[in-house]
Amino acid sequence: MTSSHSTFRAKGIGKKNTDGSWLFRNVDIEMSQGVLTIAGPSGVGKSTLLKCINQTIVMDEGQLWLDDKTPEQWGIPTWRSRIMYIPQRTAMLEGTPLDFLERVHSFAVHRRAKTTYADPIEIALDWGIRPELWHSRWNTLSGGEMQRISLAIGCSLQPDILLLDEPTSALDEESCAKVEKTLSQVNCIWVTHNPQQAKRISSAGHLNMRGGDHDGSQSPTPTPSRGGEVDEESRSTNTANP
Ligand SMILES: Nc1ncnc2c1ncn2[C@@H]1O[C@H](COP(=O)(O)OP(=O)(O)OP(=O)(O)O)[C@@H](O)[C@H]1O
Repeated sequence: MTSSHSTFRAKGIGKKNTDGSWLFRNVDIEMSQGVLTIAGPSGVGKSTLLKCINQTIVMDEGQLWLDDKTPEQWGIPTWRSRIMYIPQRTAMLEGTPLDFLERVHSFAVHRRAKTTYADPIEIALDWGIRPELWHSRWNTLSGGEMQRISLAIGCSLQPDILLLDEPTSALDEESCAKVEKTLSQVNCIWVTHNPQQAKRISSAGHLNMRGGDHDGSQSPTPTPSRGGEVDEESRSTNTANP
């Protein structure tokens, strides 16, 4: 797998709740290489932020760039193929993972963007996914199998940045370690609820979301305290509290 080094920037990203209050606001991110981790309480807007970055949800404030070009300048389908979102839970799909892969490869934007991809079956094999599982129907796969297959497809398409929403939440410790090892070579923004995982994988900074009017910008790699929480020093540099 190769990693490209395009620069992604987000400036002043904000999203409102339906009542007009701010879910989060003033989120700044800059990264070109490595793993940027995002943490924060449940419901603070981590998944929504990833969807805003991927342009599947319209944000209320802020601007995004990849190599100094906005999503509109890239064109939204190209943007989404370069900054690719892998959801927390795969929607129940028809058919098998191989059927899905065939469909993804047939999208014009993917055909144009890259002529060769990595082999997702090989990537997933390293994570304990037997090749025959690619022929199984999605609805017969376990949560952990679905999670690894979706991740392997995302990795194989070699986007500039992968947006990962708790990508190891359904995995046992051993599978999680294998996935972390592979993904440490990929440029990604990774939402995690696990402070120890954030500490292990964060190589391009950390964003601790608090929600509300002022959310903040990334800080250097988080330092979990003995209790496993992100420590106060790291917390205070991550965010400006409302
Ligand atoms: N398109 C949208 N517009 C406005 N608010 C939304 C939208 N989609 C989801 N929300 C709301 O945003 C809030 C945060 O949800 P989100 O899933 O982003 O949180 P999260 O921090 O990822 O939570 P968790 O850690 O539990 O996965 C929820 O109250 C949800 O209803």
